Amino acid sequence: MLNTLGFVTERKCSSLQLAGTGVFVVRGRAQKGSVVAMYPGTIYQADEPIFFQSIRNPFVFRCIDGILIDGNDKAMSKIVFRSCSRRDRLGPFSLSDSSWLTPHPVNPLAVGQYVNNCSNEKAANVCYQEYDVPDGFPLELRQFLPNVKYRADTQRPLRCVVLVSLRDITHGEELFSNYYTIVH
Ligand SMILES: C[S@@+](CC[C@H](N)C(=O)[O-])C[C@H]1O[C@@H](n2cnc3c(N)ncnc32)[C@H](O)[C@@H]1O
Repeated sequence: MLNTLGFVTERKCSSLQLAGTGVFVVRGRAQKGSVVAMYPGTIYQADEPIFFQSIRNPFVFRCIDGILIDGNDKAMSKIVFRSCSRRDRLGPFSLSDSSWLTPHPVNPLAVGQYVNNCSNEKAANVCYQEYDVPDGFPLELRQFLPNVKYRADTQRPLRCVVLVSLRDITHGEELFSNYYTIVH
């Protein structure tokens, strides 16, 4: 990650009291405008059922158009993601990565669900960018995407959300987003 992107991120205890785990740049420097994380999870269209998975689940991200991403790596959310991921294969190709459900994701960017919310003391240094994976996205790279559709037969493209640095972020700094804003 250091050689390719110029920085390394890691999940560890947040610099904010009682905020649990956060995501830090631990080596190098993420330059302004870099993709520093991806928001993993199961993608639910606005009309798809998420009620039971959403109970006491702080990891549900709501896109501007109502699409939901369940980034919880535990309990029922984890079972649903694994099940959908195993379902969606194309011959030898896996179309998604489920290693983000473990402490050691194959794609080290897939930790965006652990980024904490900004506060008066800690301004946001990353923002969310939503995008739809285009049809021409290389098949052999899909195995690194940490998102999967809840329903296989939805005609919509796969939604992904990345976190982009709003300024240079150096090693030792925690990432903070604003849970209530989205950049289009
Ligand atoms: C999406 S999770 C982020 C990961 C979380 N810190 C954890 O350890 O699982 C959102 C939850 O993190 C905590 N959190 C996020 N930002 C916070 C903040 N600024 N102050 C206190 N708690 C925060 C809240 O419990 C919130 O429901």
